[in-house]
Amino acid sequence: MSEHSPAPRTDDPLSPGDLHPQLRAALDRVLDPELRRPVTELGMIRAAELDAAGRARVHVLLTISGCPLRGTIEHDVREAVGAVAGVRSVDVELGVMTPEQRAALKQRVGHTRTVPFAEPGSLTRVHAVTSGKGGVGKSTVTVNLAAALAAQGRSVGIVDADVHGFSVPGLLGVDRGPTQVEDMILPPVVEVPAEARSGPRAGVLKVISIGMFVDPQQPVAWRGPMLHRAVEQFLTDVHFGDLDHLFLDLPPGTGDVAISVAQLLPSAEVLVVSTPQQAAVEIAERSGALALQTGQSVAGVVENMAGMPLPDGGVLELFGSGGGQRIADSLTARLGHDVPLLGSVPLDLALREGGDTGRPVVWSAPDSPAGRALRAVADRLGAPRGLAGRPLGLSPR
Ligand SMILES: Nc1ncnc2c1ncn2[C@@H]1O[C@H](COP(=O)(O)OP(=O)(O)OP(=O)(O)O)[C@@H](O)[C@H]1O
Repeated sequence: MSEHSPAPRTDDPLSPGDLHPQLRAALDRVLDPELRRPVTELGMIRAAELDAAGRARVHVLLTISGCPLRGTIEHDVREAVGAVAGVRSVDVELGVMTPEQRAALKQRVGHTRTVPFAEPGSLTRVHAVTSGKGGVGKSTVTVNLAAALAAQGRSVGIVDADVHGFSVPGLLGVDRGPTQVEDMILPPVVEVPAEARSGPRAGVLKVISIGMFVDPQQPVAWRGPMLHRAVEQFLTDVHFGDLDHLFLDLPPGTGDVAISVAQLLPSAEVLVVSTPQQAAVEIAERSGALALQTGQSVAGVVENMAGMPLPDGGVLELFGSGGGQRIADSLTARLGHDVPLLGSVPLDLALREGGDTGRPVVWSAPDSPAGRALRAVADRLGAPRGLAGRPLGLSPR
């Protein structure tokens, strides 16, 4: 039996029933693992009661039946309620939202079928990562820059739009797909390990990949319009919530996806990744210069697979040296704005191993030569876009 009077019911389909005040306070601290908002705010708690014998009963509504994170949600609810003074046992009952409740949830989290990052008031910095050639480490660099920013406490999203060579989930050890709530797609969240955090706030890293929607055994043989539709759907249907940074891992070269991204996200800042090798440099310049036609700005160049420090103090320059600076100088001249070399990431076994084991090197070996170089590049990407200098839409009295 409940010790308190029932909360008044409203027409809001997410409005909860009986919530015991102390249990509610504890449940306010339980976040939905994907939406990262309190389960109470999302209407996922229908009842929370405590009887005189200390038996707590919590009724949780999952967004969909077969929710892959039901175990995590149940565990977190049980732990939070179990810690409330006077609670001796916790009984968690799981149910599923009605379509009406799901629609209300979508509205509450502000999911609209538009590209939120293209709106003039968006505070998210969007980085479109491109390279001329394949295999130069574009995906590895993207994942590590995103991971380094998440370790600093930022909210970061990655869209793996490398349709023909998607590799981001593997680089982050993500083996789970997204959750679909009506037409809203919730991307998997990668937890930043506690030992990798460099600030008091735990950052968030959300990732969506074309590889989560296609059969990995089959090649993706899509033509331009289908590719455009896929990128558009990623940007409209996937609900990332508020992000400080969004990274787009583009396919190498100047193909359809790069052009679609430029149309859908004209404010995206392009990052060019290249090895120092002359052949790679020339092609990378071309993919950076695409910005001339699309009107995007190029935020900088990241040189990867640069000279590897050797135990005897020497440096092995497998792919030559100086290529990154040459691309930066050439793009500065062609685009008419400063395109800096943001950093030079050496060839490093730790970086390759981190990719193979699904642990970004900036988390697993932050002080390795590549870890240090990538963290320095992430620092140079700058702060999230603030409100400073933006019109607030207020009219003078
Ligand atoms: N600095 C580095 N040192 C050692 N290995 C690296 C380095 N950078 C990338 N690699 C390795 O090189 C390989 C290619 O990297 P990655 O998949 O990131 O390239 P890519 O440019 O995204 O390729 P594609 O465009 O074809 O998908 C991976 O095995 C990766 O672990």
